Amino acid sequence: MASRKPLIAGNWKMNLNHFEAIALVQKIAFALPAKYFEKVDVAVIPPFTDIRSVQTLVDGDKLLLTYGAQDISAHDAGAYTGEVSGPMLAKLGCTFVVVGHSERREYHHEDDELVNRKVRAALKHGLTPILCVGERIEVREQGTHVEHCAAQLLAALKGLKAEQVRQVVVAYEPVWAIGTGRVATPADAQEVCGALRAKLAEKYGAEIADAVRVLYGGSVKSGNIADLVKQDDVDGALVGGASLDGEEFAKLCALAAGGPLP
Ligand SMILES: O=C[C@H](O)COP(=O)(O)O
Repeated sequence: MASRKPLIAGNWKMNLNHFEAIALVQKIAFALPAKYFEKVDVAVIPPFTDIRSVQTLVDGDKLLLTYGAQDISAHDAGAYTGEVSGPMLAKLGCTFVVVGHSERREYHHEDDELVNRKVRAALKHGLTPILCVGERIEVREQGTHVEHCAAQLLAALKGLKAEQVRQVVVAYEPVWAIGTGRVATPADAQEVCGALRAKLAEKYGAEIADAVRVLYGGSVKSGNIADLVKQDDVDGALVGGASLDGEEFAKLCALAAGGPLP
């Protein structure tokens, strides 16, 4: 098995203005000494309006954490009011962009075809997509969650070459676990993350599947991260609520790095 470095990405969702963003990034950076970054990659994913401030801070203070955006336009430029393009995000120094988050699928009606176009837009501009897949509670109750997530994964990657797939980060986020405090068990997370990796192996080859990081997301906290990352196919987490508290997030990152706590 490839040694995949865990990634902890904090998705702030629609929270924190740019002043608050600076304060939170400083808090995280202060709490996490350089040695932790050897064992875990840490990213913050603030709202668009905060990214320039985060960029200035990260570049100015040579911080080891990276950052990204919560969405990307499928288009490069033009009359698309309200959209933010890949070239703009690349110019802001973003490493990551979240694509296909269930909140975008649900509240903005993003379908698999649009998610696929956004994944391509991200890769075209050198951004790493954090591609989210996950089932709603009804699907889990029917017992078809693995097939559902695998279908979302393949649809989002449609038309990509294996070498492009290597650059994607996949995040399994069961919708019923997001912001609910109802975390999937480590075994639940492993079941789907493992199945997604197997699907990648079937379609793009074992070597690519082995290299791709598969994260879990949904009510991840410092209290449950250690057991989640112990699973063979869980390579970190996409964290919502717990990423808004600097101390808690730093603790969570340290635990994903194998501890000890800062
Ligand atoms: O992107 C993050 C996920 O939606 C998880 O959010 P949560 O940690 O608040 O449940």
